[in-house]
Amino acid sequence: MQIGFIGTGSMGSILVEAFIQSGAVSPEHLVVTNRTARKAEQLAESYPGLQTARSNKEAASGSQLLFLCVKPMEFKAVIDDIRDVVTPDTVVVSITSPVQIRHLEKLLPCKIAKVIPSITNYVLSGATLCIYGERMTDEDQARLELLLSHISAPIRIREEHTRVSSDITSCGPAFLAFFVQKFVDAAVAATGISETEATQLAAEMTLGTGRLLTTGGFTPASLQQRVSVPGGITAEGLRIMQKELCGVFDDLIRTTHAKYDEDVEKVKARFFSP
Ligand SMILES: NC(=O)C1=CN([C@@H]2O[C@H](COP(=O)(O)OP(=O)(O)OC[C@H]3O[C@@H](n4cnc5c(N)ncnc54)[C@H](O)[C@@H]3O)[C@@H](O)[C@H]2O)C=CC1
Ligand SMILES: O=C(O)[C@@H]1CCC=N1
Repeated sequence: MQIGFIGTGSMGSILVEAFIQSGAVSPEHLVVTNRTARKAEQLAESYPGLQTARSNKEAASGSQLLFLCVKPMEFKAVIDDIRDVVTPDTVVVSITSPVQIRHLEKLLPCKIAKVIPSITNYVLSGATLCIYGERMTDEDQARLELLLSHISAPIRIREEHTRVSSDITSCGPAFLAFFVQKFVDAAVAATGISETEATQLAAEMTLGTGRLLTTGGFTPASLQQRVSVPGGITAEGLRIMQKELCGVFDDLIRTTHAKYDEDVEKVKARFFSP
């Protein structure tokens, strides 16, 4: 099967590399293209056998599975390029949350899926959020999820939960990294521990906490309870976080959703305005 990628910026190239590194796909089965051709050529230089296409149309024709890894406002141009070469059997995957499946189904005569990846897929972990259009058969869905399972835990979600789910899985690594950075900065400022040492400690802690919450049988609540020795130090720290962070996540979700709603409208206008 030929798998095409249109857009090899940050996320497109992460997905290409993750599929190859995981052994899910051999470079010979991949064809990539990018508006700035150099970005696609660099991937081909790193992975002998990987093909580059000179246009979006060329990448799309002959690809049974086609990932569109461009930003929301860049979708219209790509769709116009590929509309005439995709077939009813082609599976087109959008990795962009504000582009609605029903709109893609109107604009393209093929099967449509939305898969929201995460930078965590680069290290073959984290989730990929899967949402399917009406033309995707059970077999299409199973085949796509089998591929994604090499680089992630594919998780099916409802399209109306795209934003909030993606806040957690795709934006979440940046939010968690912010938390780690602030923790490290404070540790360095208060005690003189080196930034490198504190970052290493925090990174190991983050990895271990992720394991406890995935395979370790803990929930966020039970983990806090288990670490907090009655009358001990953790409880004092948690008390500060309760006080200082109250409302932060409500604000965060409100803000990401407002930006998302704006993007959905802009994309829709670009798709359907004369
Ligand atoms: N970066 C992340 O962690 C995640 C990103 N996403 C989504 O992925 C999408 C892409 O994001 P990034 O890769 O970060 O952006 P990016 O800007 O790094 O990559 C987009 C690429 O598309 C290329 N491009 C633009 N118009 C094109 C066209 N007409 N034909 C061919 N190539 C074209 C650009 O040259 C660029 O290399 C966004 O919608 C984003 O929301 C989703 C999940 C996670
Ligand atoms: O910042 C963004 O818009 C994208 C969406 C998910 C992660 N990054």
